[in-house]
Amino acid sequence: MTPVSFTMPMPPEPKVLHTPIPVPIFFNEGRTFSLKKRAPANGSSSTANALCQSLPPRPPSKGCAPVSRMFLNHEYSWSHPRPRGVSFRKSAEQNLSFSHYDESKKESYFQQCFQCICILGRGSFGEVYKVRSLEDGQLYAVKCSMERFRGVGDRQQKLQEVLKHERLPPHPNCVTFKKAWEEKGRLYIQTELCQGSLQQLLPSSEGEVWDILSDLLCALRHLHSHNMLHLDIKPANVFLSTSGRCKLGDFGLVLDLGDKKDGMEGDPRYMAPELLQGKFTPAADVFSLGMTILELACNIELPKGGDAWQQLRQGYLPPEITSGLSPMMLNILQMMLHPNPSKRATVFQLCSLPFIRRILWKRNLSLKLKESLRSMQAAIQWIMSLVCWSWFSLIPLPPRWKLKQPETPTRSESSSSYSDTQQDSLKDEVFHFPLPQLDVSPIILRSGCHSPALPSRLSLGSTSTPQHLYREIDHNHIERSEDCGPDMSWISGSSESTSPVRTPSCSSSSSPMGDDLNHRKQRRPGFEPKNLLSLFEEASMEE
Ligand SMILES: Nc1ncnc2c1ncn2[C@@H]1O[C@H](COP(=O)(O)OP(=O)(O)OP(=O)(O)O)[C@@H](O)[C@H]1O
Ligand SMILES: [Mg+2]
Ligand SMILES: [Mg+2]
Repeated sequence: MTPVSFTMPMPPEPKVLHTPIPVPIFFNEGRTFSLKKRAPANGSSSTANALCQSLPPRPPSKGCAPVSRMFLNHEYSWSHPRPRGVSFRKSAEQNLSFSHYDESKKESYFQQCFQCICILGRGSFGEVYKVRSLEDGQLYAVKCSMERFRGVGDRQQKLQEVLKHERLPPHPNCVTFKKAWEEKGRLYIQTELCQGSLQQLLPSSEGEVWDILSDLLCALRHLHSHNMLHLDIKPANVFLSTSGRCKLGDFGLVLDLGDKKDGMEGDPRYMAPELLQGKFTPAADVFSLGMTILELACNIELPKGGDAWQQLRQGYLPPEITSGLSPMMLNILQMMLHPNPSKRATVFQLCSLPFIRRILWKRNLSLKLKESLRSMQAAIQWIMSLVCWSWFSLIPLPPRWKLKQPETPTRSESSSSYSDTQQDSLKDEVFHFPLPQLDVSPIILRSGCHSPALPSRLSLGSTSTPQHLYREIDHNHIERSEDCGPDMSWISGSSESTSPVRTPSCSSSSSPMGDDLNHRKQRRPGFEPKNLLSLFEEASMEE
């Protein structure tokens, strides 16, 4: 029987406009490499001989041992147990407050001065936690480096992120830096808290993509006008404010063009082609922004390599993925993804296009409106609570109307300040585990507000992340259910939470922390809240 041969159907040849980018040439397979250890020849003497011949000459003997060997237990300045502020602006100690830190305790500065609420995300540098500062009571994000500094160079490199944050003047479209410190060889960076990243959200219309593009163009214009390159623009590094403003974050790879240092390439999916040749220019950021917008507008997974990667870097945008885009969006994408960096539109050119100027103006106006509405809401809330408080405390109630206080209040009841109560529970409940946790199993973060994989101890007290919010897959993977899914109202502004800080998909009431704090306020044992109206009624009935 003759074997049946059939040909595989081949996909049509992709349209390639330019010559392909050279790919690394591999050695011929036939090429041989000499082995370090040669195969033993006949007889032991010849083996020894062969070994002798193959060994490299002994290094010249040194007069004395290197300093590092003489002081084996030497300590680097940064491995000192006391936390130290990291700043390139002023003296390192100045920007670190020690009001909540007790050196005699074994807990770290992070553990003592912050109430850890949940994990927000994890990157190559470290883990990011949602925290409340005990110093000012505000919510922040703290990024803790995963590994201890491996040496002087490694430390210098990690500290660059702080330097770039400090060098760049604040901008509404860049994540605001608060402070940084190091302790026991780890770097901690405290920034403003955002509502997750664009990686967790899918724009539902092209209008939303234009909003994202205009925010990021503003951020990039700010960076480039200060001679800085971001070099890691991607959805995971674009964060959202409570009012839906996009903010560029993660300054780990930021390159200051004035520094004359070499840049580092970021994620290959968003990387400009010329970075392969070491050409680090602002055009690389424009390309990465173009890729980010392409991913969001077309809802595609960008390739990490291969033919599709090459095609996208040759100016070829496959019509099957871009067919749904408006001609204007396609045009802008082609300008941003031009394979030649010198022909690629700069951020300044893009911002001066009449159409872009119009959307920038509209976006600016709508954000200003939204943000002023939010601050008005917050101010009204604050005034209302002040009025309520003064009404309760100023109007003297007859003695029998007064709420019965327990005779010997317990410790938790007697402490009225927020920070005191939080600190107690924090010490007992939250920071039992060493931070950062390196062996936490992989997590699926959908909204960036909770990490189901983190032990429930992370949430204060017994109210850990509500179990009903998550659908358990296995021991290591727990997925959030739909009721806490991504919320795109941040763009349209349809539903704005009245709480000062909210998570994108979980209203403050559904957040485990929100629940926890509410319970804390409402269920103080022996101090049951009473309805004022019912008190009046009770009193009038007695009379
Ligand atoms: N300020 C913030 N507010 C809310 N979430 C944040 C904040 N900063 C970081 N995150 C979350 O943590 C994740 C990791 O943060 P970040 O990108 O800064 O870390 P990284 O280790 O430098 O990451 P990469 O691997 O991209 O270098 C983000 O993708 C985001 O989900
Ligand atoms: Mg990142
Ligand atoms: Mg980073």
